[in-house]
Amino acid sequence: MRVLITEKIAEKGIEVLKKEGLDVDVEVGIDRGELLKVINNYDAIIVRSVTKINEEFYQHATNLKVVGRAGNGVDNIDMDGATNRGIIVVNTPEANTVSAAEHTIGLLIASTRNVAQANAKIKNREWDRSNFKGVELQGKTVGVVGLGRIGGLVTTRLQAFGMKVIAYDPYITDERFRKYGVEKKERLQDLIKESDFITVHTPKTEETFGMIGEEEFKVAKKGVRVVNCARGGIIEEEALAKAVKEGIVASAGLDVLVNEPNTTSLLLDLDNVIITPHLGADTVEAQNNVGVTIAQEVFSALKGKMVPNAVNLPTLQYQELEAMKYYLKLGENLGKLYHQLEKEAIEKIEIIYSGAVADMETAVVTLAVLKGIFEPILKERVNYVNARLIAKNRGIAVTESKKMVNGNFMNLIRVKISTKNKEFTVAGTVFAKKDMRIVDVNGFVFDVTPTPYMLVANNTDKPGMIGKMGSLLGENNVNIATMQVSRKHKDKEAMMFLAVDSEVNKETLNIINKAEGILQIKFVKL
Ligand SMILES: NC(=O)C1=CN([C@@H]2O[C@H](COP(=O)(O)OP(=O)(O)OC[C@H]3O[C@@H](n4cnc5c(N)ncnc54)[C@H](O)[C@@H]3O)[C@@H](O)[C@H]2O)C=CC1
Ligand SMILES: O=C(O)C(=O)COP(=O)(O)O
Repeated sequence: MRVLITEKIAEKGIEVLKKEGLDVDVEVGIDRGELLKVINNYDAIIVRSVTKINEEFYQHATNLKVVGRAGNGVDNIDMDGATNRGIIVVNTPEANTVSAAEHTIGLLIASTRNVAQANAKIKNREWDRSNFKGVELQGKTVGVVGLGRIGGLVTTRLQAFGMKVIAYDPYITDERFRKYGVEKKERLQDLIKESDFITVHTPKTEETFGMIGEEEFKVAKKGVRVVNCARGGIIEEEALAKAVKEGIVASAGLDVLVNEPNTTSLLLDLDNVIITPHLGADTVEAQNNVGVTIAQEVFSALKGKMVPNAVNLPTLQYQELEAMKYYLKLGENLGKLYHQLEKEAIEKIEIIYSGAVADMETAVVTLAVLKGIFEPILKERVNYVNARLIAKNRGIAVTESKKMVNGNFMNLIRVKISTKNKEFTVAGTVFAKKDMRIVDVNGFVFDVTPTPYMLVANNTDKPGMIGKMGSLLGENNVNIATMQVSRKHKDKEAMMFLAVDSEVNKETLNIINKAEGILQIKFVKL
């Protein structure tokens, strides 16, 4: 599989990809036209904040499976475009947050104490001690907009300077404000009115773009100092320039601009504004973290594994994912059974989680079940990203429900598939954290370990059937590894699950299908 890297990432990350056997091309700063020309040769691309992954790009990227964002913000990536095509977008949201937080503090202090301006003077051989009076941080109020990962790190660092921190973030719980010892502001305007310093740490969204603008500067304290180390335009640039000129904003420290790269911004002409060219994540540690993490994630995603930082999937922590690994596998196996045993078009899929699994992020297991259901019958790529969309496009209703207790099992996943004429149900459990079992198929009770090659047969419950099956398979050179038989009522229908060592060909299946007492036999790949 081939990976294209279009922006600088740590050498260590590239090594990880190569070690995993991937073909890696590094084309830092590749021309856009050239990128569009070659991208159909690649299975994955790794970018930072510069490469625009948009509709035009996707139209050329016909073989792309993964977009790796070596960093945090994903505003340069069209997420719907990726999801619609089943392309997984992964990023490294934790890997550079400390660096971004530290750069924020750097900008805040540097702009408040005129570090950059005074340095420029002295480099110009001028010893000027009269034009650079700053203010102290201690005892001042700082307003943090967005109390997420970086907002939180900035908060604790500014508290160490003796600042009072107030924050505005309508999307987090009161508990998080309490945890950080931060006063919650219900309205942005209230934060603006009370702050001596304002620092923004939200993603760039429709709501946050321009969220601090002319109206906000009207109510701000005269002499407020602002920092933006998040995304250009969260503090509106023209309004900021005006507020600086009017003396409302005493200083600004910016790491980001609306248009990047940028050497013409009107903010560059203002002495009280210091700007760094998007350096928040540029530390040795952050880049090593980011590079290695993105390489591992892109590799996992290419292998079709669930990745914790997949942006267009439910979010999971590594520990959570580890704990759920076998439920995901089981869910996929349960799903895979349907179309290999049945033909009828599905109208409804109901997934019922009971016991311990019900406490987990079951939305992801549901995706695994759907992936399992569609994979055997679709030519198009089916993965965690597009499985739900595929169900929707096929007009299939998918519901998920939870029961806290479940009779005989510590945990159980039951999948009910309804068609026009019938219902197919299959259930499975995971015990000892990693032993998967299929325990029920259409009311036939089993204790079957899913294995790659299985035969599933229905037969009349009468003497000699197990022997007959064994002989027929033996005669056709199929070795049985394990076998289980289940029946609901004596002398009626029975069901067999056989784990076999290899694929079973059509001829053999035909011979067995015709045998007296065999109602049907299907080969199933799990
Ligand atoms: N300058 C640089 O090099 C870097 C910049 N960043 C940027 O920093 C920003 C923050 O990153 P993280 O803290 O990791 O993100 P995060 O997702 O952990 O936190 C963002 C917070 O903003 C809040 N938020 C969203 N909309 C809001 C609104 N309308 N009003 C108030 N709060 C709102 C969210 O509830 C969340 O708590 C992102 O824009 C990211 O791209 C991140 C790394 C490096
Ligand atoms: O991670 C982020 O969100 C950043 O802004 C860092 O961007 P970069 O990878 O340095 O282009």
